[in-house]
Amino acid sequence: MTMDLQTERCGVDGAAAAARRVIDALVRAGDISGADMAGIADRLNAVADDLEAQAPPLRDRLVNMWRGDGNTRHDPAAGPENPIAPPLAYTGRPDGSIESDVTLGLPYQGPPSSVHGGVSALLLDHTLGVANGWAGTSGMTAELTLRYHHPTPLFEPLTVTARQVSVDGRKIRTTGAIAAAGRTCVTAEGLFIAKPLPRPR
Ligand SMILES: CCCCCCCCCCCCCC(=O)SCCNC(=O)CCNC(=O)[C@H](O)C(C)(C)COP(=O)(O)OP(=O)(O)OC[C@H]1O[C@@H](n2cnc3c(N)ncnc32)[C@H](O)[C@@H]1OP(=O)(O)O
Repeated sequence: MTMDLQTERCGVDGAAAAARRVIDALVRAGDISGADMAGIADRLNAVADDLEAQAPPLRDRLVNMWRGDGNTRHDPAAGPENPIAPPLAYTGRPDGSIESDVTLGLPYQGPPSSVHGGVSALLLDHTLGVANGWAGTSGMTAELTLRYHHPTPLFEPLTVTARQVSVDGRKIRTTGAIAAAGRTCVTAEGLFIAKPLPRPR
């Protein structure tokens, strides 16, 4: 079953996707392109001025972000509303695990042509958290242990997976991995503590 964050698609998704394209194109172009970067900066600042002038009060937006009780749409890993999210889209498997297929580009680079280790940590932390939600018991990340087995390639399809392993009182243990072409690049073990934070209302 697919966890479809797109069902309540709203206008910001399209703008966020465009911003994602801009980020990718900027990192790709750098200062060795023929682009008029000063002019581009002026145009992007004009867009930001327009958005800032129309933004709602922060508290209203926070309440809006946390509406509903399910998955978030604004987070930096899977949020379609967030331009810094790739974004991941999850499918739940019958065995209780979840997976997401994603290809990452230059904005996520660490070592040459490879995914930044902190980006892998972000994607795995979030994916373990979603696996907990999928399994029915969620918590805050208390510990996240990562092992980087092989460089994680950019520009190639990656599979991010996670599965809740156990719930012992408030302690939730969850594992996950990032693989490329069937080879495991990163594995993660997380300890989560069930402690719901109040949603902004
Ligand atoms: C369908 C799908 C839906 C999906 C929906 C949502 C998806 C969203 C996904 C988002 C994903 C993104 C996720 C994120 O980004 S979560 C953001 C990153 N994490 C944090 O900011 C957490 C910050 N820390 C805390 O808030 C508290 O310290 C927590 C809540 C962790 C515990 O504070 P609390 O005061 O409640 O705990 P306690 O003192 O009563 O202790 C309780 C027990 O826990 C044990 N313990 C505690 N800490 C640690 C530790 N560090 N290592 C090992 N053990 C630890 C402790 O020994 C004790 O065990 P015992 O003595 O009883 O045996």
